[in-house]
Amino acid sequence: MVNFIRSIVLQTSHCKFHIQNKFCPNYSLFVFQPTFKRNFCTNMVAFNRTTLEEVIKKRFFFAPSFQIYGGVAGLYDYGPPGCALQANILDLWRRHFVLEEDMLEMDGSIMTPATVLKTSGHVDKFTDWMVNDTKNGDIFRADHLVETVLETRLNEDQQARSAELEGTIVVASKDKKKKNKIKAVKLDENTKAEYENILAKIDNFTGTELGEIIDKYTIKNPETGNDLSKPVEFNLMFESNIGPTGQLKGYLRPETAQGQFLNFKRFLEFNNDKMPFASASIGRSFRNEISPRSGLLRVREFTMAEIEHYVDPNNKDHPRFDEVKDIKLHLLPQNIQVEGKTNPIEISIGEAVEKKIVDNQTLGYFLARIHLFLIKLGIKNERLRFRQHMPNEMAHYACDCWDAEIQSSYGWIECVGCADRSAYDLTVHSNRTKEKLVVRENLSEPLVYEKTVLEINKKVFGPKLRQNAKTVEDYLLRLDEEQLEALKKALEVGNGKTTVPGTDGKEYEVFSEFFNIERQTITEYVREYIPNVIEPSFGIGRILYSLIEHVFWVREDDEQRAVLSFPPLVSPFKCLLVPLSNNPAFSDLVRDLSARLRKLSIAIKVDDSSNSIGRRYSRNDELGTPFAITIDFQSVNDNTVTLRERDTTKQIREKVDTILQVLKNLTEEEITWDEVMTKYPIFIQQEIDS
Ligand SMILES: Nc1ncnc2c1ncn2[C@@H]1O[C@H](COP(=O)(O)OP(=O)(O)OP(=O)(O)O)[C@@H](O)[C@H]1O
Repeated sequence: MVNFIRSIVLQTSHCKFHIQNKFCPNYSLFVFQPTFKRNFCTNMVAFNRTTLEEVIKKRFFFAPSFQIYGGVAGLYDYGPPGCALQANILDLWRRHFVLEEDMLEMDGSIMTPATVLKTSGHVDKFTDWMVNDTKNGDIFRADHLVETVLETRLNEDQQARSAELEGTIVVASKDKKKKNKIKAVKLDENTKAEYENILAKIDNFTGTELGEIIDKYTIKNPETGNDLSKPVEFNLMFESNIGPTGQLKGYLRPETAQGQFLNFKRFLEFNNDKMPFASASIGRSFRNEISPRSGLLRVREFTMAEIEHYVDPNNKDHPRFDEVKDIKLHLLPQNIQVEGKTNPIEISIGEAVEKKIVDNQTLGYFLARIHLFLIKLGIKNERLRFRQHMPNEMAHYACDCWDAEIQSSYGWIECVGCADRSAYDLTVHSNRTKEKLVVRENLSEPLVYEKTVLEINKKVFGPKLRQNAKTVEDYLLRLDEEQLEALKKALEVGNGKTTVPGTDGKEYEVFSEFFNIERQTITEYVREYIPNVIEPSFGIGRILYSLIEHVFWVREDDEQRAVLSFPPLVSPFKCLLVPLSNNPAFSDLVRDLSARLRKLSIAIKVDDSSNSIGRRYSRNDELGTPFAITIDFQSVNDNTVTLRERDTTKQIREKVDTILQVLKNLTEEEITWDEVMTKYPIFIQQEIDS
């Protein structure tokens, strides 16, 4: 077998928005040998996104929504192969996670009352920084704009350097509107290093910092050259009203997670109070992105698949960690990023957890399981890495967070986030609603300890504070031990009198006879705790698009035919059924075979058009259909058919019963085509292509 090598120019980190073939210093020439079950003699032409986009459009994988009305940025419709592909990805996801791990699945409401998202922090903090052109009002997401402008300058610097020219030279692109030539300026070493440093940390800046960068490096609207406003925060949630009165404010959910947290009590009960366990949900989420772009990678409505794994904060070991500990992952931990490097280390997850690169076993377990899932889909291992969030990138409550990033022609893109969210979500919802979202564990040995406790003297407290009693009591009941000690001290200093705020924010006078604050010995027979949550969160559209790029290639032959080499499990259609021509002699066999294939749950496509066989095969190669059954005149006589494999274009010829059995095994990935080829003689070496 002649192995093929596909040379491809790919972007590394932070080159997300470059036009294909535009030179970029961060691009690296990436030569790799696809490991995906392809073992055939053919060559590929270099990747070209425009060719892929044509296939996506022509075969209607997905397309802009409402296009004949002009379309709306960030909204997409999926066509037949796109829908089938998404359904297969989700089916695999459910089998890989939900069924394999006995997760408790739910389907929650999309419309969410504002109070829920206020409590979760989304109303105040689910924002991006936005700047606008001070003259024409053009809007940009501030971090994306800084990124694009600095990368462009680095590109031009690289061009100037490679041309070995100093000072100003005229080499770069043309400003099409003004027909002016732009000067590519070689940057001084300090500025170059500063740009690279900013780009390495682009996800981590505050609005003020982005504003300072924009001022310091004189960043303007690239189209007009106009000044930009200071960055302002923009909330990404779509706001709505629930009901006809308009009084109940709501939002389209930006994630499925909150619905899962609110059902925690029910899940725990359903699970017979056993810990640890996970809930899971698949559904649409909505984010009003400032500038949607890069096709499916940044949209305003998308399918998420999220898992919330609830774990004891004192023991984050995972019972099945041993099963995954030897799996090697490409990790990009914080310390490597701090050095401005983008090359990941390859390390087993067992070692990564042992060395505390990854915080705990449960988080490590999920990183490994995410890796296995993505590889099973057809994502290339050499284009998959896990990047740890920098401390200022992580939510304040999270103790560790890793993104599964997949490399495509848009750069390294986060496709799955995996965070240890500690007890944050359950705590805030519990505080807000007074519903206890806790686990109770019977202790084999009672727990005895000293604690400062507050006991309210109801006989005095209520009558003295009257209508204010509730707000003061609510405040007092929230105090922790340290705050109770401070209150006790304040009463002592004030000779038995002090003031405290109520939950309404007003100050109230309280006296020592209202309550007792004292150290007590507590004996507990039940341990009560709020579980921590490890959350793997999958963006299905991003995974779907990245997968399409990873399996896309073009045969290096005269016709330069495109192929999508989806693994059989996820391919939209599994088998093409193609009669040699539309001769009526084939009709019965086509009908009979279609029925038998459907009965075997093999998704088929019948193509009895008058196009040549070669054309019909290549149409299905573009759809990623891995196999084709061809019916010819011999079939009518001896009940044999040929089975063609998409990537090798090789065929075998056997009796229908044998072919159906082989096909069933192939589509369920129980055998490989290589194995089939060793078992059955190859029928036709060359593609019939006339
Ligand atoms: N606008 C979007 N379009 C498509 N998928 C998205 C979008 N925003 C998030 N996702 C997907 O949802 C997953 C989980 O969402 P999460 O909140 O962690 O993303 P995020 O950190 O906000 O993403 P980004 O930083 O790229 O905006 C992401 O890993 C991604 O796959």
